[in-house]
Amino acid sequence: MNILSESEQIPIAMESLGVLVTYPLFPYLEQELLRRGCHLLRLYHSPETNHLAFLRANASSICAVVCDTHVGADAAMIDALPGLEIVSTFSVGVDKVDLVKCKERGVRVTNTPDVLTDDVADLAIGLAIAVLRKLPAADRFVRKGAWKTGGYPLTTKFSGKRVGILGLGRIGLAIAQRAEAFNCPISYHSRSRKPHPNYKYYPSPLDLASNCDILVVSCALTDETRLIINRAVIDALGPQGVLINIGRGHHVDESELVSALVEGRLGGAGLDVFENEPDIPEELFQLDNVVMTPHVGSDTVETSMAMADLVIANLEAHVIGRPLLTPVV
Ligand SMILES: O=CC(=O)O
Repeated sequence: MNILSESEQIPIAMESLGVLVTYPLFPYLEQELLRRGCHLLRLYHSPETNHLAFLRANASSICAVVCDTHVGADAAMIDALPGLEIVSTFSVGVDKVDLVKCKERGVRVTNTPDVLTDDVADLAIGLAIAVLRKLPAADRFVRKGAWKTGGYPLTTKFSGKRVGILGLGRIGLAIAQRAEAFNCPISYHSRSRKPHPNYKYYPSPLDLASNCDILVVSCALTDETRLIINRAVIDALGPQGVLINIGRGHHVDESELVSALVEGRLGGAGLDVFENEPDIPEELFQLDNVVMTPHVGSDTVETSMAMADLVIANLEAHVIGRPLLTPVV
């Protein structure tokens, strides 16, 4: 759905709105904000050590923050902006926004759920198949001409594998529905039991990992879910098990993950997210049973446009005093 195309009218209220942009924007989003006359203040033009000085110098003109998964809105930023009314993140995850501080200050927060669900779920399934069928390694095999000297070793079947989903929210459910089409029995662990009788609920991540072949992390990053994938969970998944992470790097104890993969205590991993992006533990580069993507779960043109439309629609709703479309706070 293109929310903006429903109305070609540009609300006067957006004119001269001071918007702090924390990280270079998807060009369409930048164009649309400028087309509405927003005054963009680009934090990334000032060196990180000067961020607070930049914020203080521009505080009087900043009413809104548009941020993303790279640079969010932390307590220091919010404190430095007394005129801040709304933070609109170009992401579904809100772990980089200090929600407690926003609530305290009465600052509204919006994110971009739903529009990216399909892409993230597609990537989770893609990673699982890529790991089990060793697609990147097979591609390298063909490109380097190795096929001429012999066939590629057998790989592992995806269809029918037991898929465990950590976090059966919108994205987790979309992953479950896709995996069902591959005849995979589905189980899950979530904060609460969900009304899906075909999916088996386990009361802990450890129980879930002990009873699946592929464990997919698709929960939000919160204090409760940070490091939810620890050594015990990894060992429960075991040498035939595969971990897929399309959540956040901080869900996983990364050094435990790396040693389990290097030592063969875990069968494989498909990782879109990492602890210190874009720095990746180099040990992973040598492993053909690991497939990595650079945090691109929702990065398609179509979905980025829909996310941009949602960011703008939320800002517009705020300035004209209408209900926010996707409020978090
Ligand atoms: O990681 C991506 C998002 O939170 O949208």
